[in-house]
Amino acid sequence: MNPKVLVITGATGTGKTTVQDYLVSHYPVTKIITHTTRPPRQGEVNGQDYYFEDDDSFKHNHYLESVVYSGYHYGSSREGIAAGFKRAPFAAIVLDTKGAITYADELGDQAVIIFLTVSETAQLAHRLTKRGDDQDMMEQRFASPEYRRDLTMPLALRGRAIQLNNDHWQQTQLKLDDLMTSLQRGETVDSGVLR
Ligand SMILES: Nc1ncnc2c1ncn2[C@@H]1O[C@H](COP(=O)(O)OP(=O)(O)OP(=O)(O)O)[C@@H](O)[C@H]1O
Ligand SMILES: Nc1nc2c(ncn2[C@@H]2O[C@H](COP(=O)(O)O)[C@@H](O)[C@H]2O)c(=O)[nH]1
Repeated sequence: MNPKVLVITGATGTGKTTVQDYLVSHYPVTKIITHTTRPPRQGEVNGQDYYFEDDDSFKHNHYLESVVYSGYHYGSSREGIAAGFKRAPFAAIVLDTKGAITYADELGDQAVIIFLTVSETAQLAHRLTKRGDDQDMMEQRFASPEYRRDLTMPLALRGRAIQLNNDHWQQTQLKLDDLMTSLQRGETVDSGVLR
């Protein structure tokens, strides 16, 4: 079976990292760690959550893609992806929608794109506050064009991405279990809303 990259995308606070952690802890899925110039949040660890970089060190990696999101650089390195694939049949990466489009274009069927949504956008601010995000950083993020852009599935992902509503974590887990069962059987999973 060809290794697959599970690309988890969507707006801030929709639960991308939570989904990635679940997949990594319950299935043969390796986490692809990306690089960023954003300062670490409380509790984040270099080499586990991200490779934290400064503006200069960020330039010295070989990126499949890199973006600016709310004023900071983010990028997924070819080295990180190769490391992910060495250890498991699946790798999972968390990306903004611009990065997800690049992965869909570059990897084709090897990429399984999961676009997360919540029904009430007000929930996003509640979740980030509960996560302990810095208030100024949150305001900067919610004012960014990237935040607005990632609330809706981009045209370029329609017909290519699976849409997964994450209002209720227990339901989300069940849907992820169904998805992983299909993928582990080598079945093709259709794009559209995951029910
Ligand atoms: N279904 C859910 N219901 C309630 N809270 C949730 C749910 N899923 C995730 N959360 C919580 O919401 C917060 C944000 O989740 P997470 O960090 O996974 O989001 P994210 O999409 O990766 O965000 P960002 O893009 O800002 O990094 C976390 O505190 C997480 O525990
Ligand atoms: N295109 C890419 N997007 C990435 C990468 N690493 C993370 N991200 C996305 O950035 C925003 C902000 O992340 P946060 O951790 O500061 O909340 C979020 O949408 C991530 O999915 C990457 O390498 N490339």
